[in-house]
Order: sequence, then C-alpha cells, then structure tokens
Amino acid sequence: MAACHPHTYENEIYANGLKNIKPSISFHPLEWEAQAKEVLPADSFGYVWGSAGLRETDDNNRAAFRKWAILPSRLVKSGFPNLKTTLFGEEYNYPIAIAPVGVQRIFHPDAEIAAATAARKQAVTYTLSSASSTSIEDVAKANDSGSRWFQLYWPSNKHHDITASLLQRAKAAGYKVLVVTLDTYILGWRPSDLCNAFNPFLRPDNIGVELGFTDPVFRRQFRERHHKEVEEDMGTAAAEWARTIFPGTSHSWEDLQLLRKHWDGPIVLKGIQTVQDAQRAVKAGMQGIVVSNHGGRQQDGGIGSLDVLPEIAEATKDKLEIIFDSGVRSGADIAKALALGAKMILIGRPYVYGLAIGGEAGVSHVLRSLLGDLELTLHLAGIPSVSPEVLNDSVLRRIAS
Ligand SMILES: Cc1cc2nc3c(=O)[nH]c(=O)nc-3n(C[C@H](O)[C@H](O)[C@H](O)COP(=O)(O)O)c2cc1C
Ligand SMILES: O=C(O)C(=O)c1ccccc1
Repeated sequence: MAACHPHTYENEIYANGLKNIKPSISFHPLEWEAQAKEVLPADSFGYVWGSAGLRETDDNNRAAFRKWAILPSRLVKSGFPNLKTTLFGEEYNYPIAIAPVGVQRIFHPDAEIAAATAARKQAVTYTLSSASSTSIEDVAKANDSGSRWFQLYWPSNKHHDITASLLQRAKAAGYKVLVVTLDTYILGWRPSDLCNAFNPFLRPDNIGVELGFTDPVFRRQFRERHHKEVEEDMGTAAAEWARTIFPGTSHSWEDLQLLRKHWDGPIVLKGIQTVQDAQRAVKAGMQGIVVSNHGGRQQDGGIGSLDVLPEIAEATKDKLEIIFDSGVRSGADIAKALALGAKMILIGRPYVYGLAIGGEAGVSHVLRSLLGDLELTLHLAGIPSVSPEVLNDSVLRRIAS
C-alpha cells in the first residue's frame, strides 16, 4: 500500500542515514539517466534515451517547463495537499500514471511485471503498451487490484479482427481506459538506434512481440498463411507482428468509429499537439486526449509539448479530459502541467531508468520520489490540492517567451 503522504519517504531515508545506510538510487531525477547508462548495454540505453533527429523536440520539451515559475502564497494554513484527481468520473489516488513503454524486457528481466507491481504498490495507474514483452493477462495478474489502462498501437483496417481481439482481451483483463497512440504508425528517424543498428522488434530473442504471440487471432492467421505455429518461425512471426502494429500509414478520423464498437469505456487519443486536432477529438466523441509528442522520439523540429498545453486546455478542457506527457522530470514539472490544464501526467523515461537500475524497487523509488517532490512543492507554495479550482494558471508566472 502506498503511503498516504508520499513525502514521508524522506523520513525513511533520513532514519536509514542515522544507521549509515545510504540510498542506492539517486534522488536527483536527472541522474537516473546516468545510472541507467551504467547498467544497460549501449544499444538498450540508446533506445530509451534516443529521440528523433537533432533532439530539438526533446530539448523544447524541457525548455518549455523553464518558461514558467510557481508563485508561492504565504500563511496558507492547510494540511498536506490532497493529490487525488478525478477523470472519467473515477477518482485516482495521484495525478501521475505510468506512460506506455514497449519492450521492457530490454531494460530488466522482470520487465512489465516489475513495473506493473510497483505501480500497484504505489497506487499509481499502469498503462500497458501494445509492444509489451509480457502478455495482457500476465500484466493484469501482477497489477491485480491496481488501476490499469491499455495502450493500442492500432493495426490497419485489414487487421481489424486483431484489433478487436486485443481490445476484448484488455477489457476482460480489467484495463479500464483505452489509450490510442496516433503519432507512431511508423518509428521516427532516431540516430541513436540507427548508429547501433538496433530495432527493438528485430532482435534474435523476439521480445517485443508478446501481445501478438499470445493473441488467438494473430496465431490462427499466421498458421493459415504459413502452415506452422508462431514458435516454429519466430523471426517471420515477429516481423509480421511489427508490421501489424506499425502499419506504416495512419488511420483517419472516421476510423475511430471502428474502435468505439469494440470498447465501451473511455477512449483517449495520445499524441495531440494542436487545438484543431483536440477539437476533432471532441467531435469524434472521444473522452480524452494525451497532449504528447512521444518524448520527442517521433518527429524532430517540433514544439515543446507544454508549450501547446495552455491553448489546447483553453479550447477543450470542459469537453474532454486532458492528460499530458513529454519532458516531465520533477514534482515542479508535474505541478506546472496540472496548473496549465492537465488532470493526469504520464511519466515516461524516468521510470524506465528506475526499472533498468533496480527492477520493481527502482520503479517504486522513481514514483515515490516524484510524488514526494510534488507534494512538498505544492505544500510549500501554499496550494492545498491538485483540484483545478486551486491549482491553475493563477499560481504560475510566465518568465520567458
Ligand atoms: C523506450 C520507450 C518506449 C516507448 N514505447 C511506447 C509505446 O509502446 N507506446 C506509446 O504510446 N508510447 C511509447 N513511448 C512514449 C511514452 O509513452 C511517452 O509518451 C514519452 O516517454 C514521454 O516523454 P518523456 O519520456 O520525455 O517523459 C515510449 C517511450 C520510450 C522512452
Ligand atoms: O520507441 C518508442 O517510442 C515506441 O513507441 C516503440 C515501442 C516498442 C517498439 C517500438 C517502438
């Protein structure tokens, strides 16, 4: 069970200090990257760290946070801040969730099981990637009574029966929200992976393809095409699964209606960066969007994700739920994105670094650190909760253009 007030993680650390026990993982969010680099093979590290092109979108993601500062109020007599947030009519313990990240076995042998277990223990929502190296059902078992969402890499319409099968499995396994990623119908131009000649799907150990290899429809179709089982020709099957979930070209706005037929819960579109697309999502009857540029991994020369959040929130926040990611590294970053209109913030690379460094304990450490930092940042600014009534742009000052 998570501590009710995550900042109390401090007490544990300082009590250990009296016994000369020092934490094995850094508390500096920016050092997690360096610690992960020490333990990972160069190509695996290059994959998580990598971004598109010259990394300008990634740089802009970080720069966008530095354009805002949090203004404190004094003599605000309140308890520790209430971190609960409400989305889709449900209450969530904390305003952060685990972003969908594929092929976690590249980073640690316990992979998605470690991350989904840590998420449950810290009372943080886990989002399972379509490119998972663990099945939908096994992750659900590890996440158990926790909160979980399912991210879809959307097969082309000719493979609609596979899409339907994935959604039916996710629903049956207790995933409550469908997150449809729109910015990755093909992988971006990533120099780090190109230099290492590293594609997470095209590995001799075929580890990013678990959802396909455990899918009855994909398996049946493979058998009909090749007159053999997936296990008898893993290389071909892995390449076919990669082509199924990264079809190379995009769907259309009209196609969203196909998903609605197979998912009766909330649908969230991930990868929105313009007001126009956010309004199209409203028109298409979607329940939410993730304002995200995929951590700058897909398209170079893009705008910082936080830079577009205020205008998108202004235009659509009363019509759908706004979730945010890309470049979030600290409690203050989380506070700023909430103040600018998001209700939930997805944590990406930081927890992957935690997973690489320390498996389940590493992911827990990252989540507890970010939540503790967030809680004290709000508390010391005199902000009593993450509710939009008190945590909004009135607590921020824009300090750079
Ligand atoms: C190694 C890695 C794998 C990812 N895999 C997926 C994925 O399978 N599905 C998806 O929607 N997003 C994926 N993402 C993007 C994240 O969900 C998220 O948008 C991004 O990491 C946020 O940026 P940040 O890491 O700078 O915080 C991946 C990101 C990383 C770093
Ligand atoms: O790397 C990514 O950003 C991504 O979304 C992904 C996930 C798994 C396999 C390939 C790409």
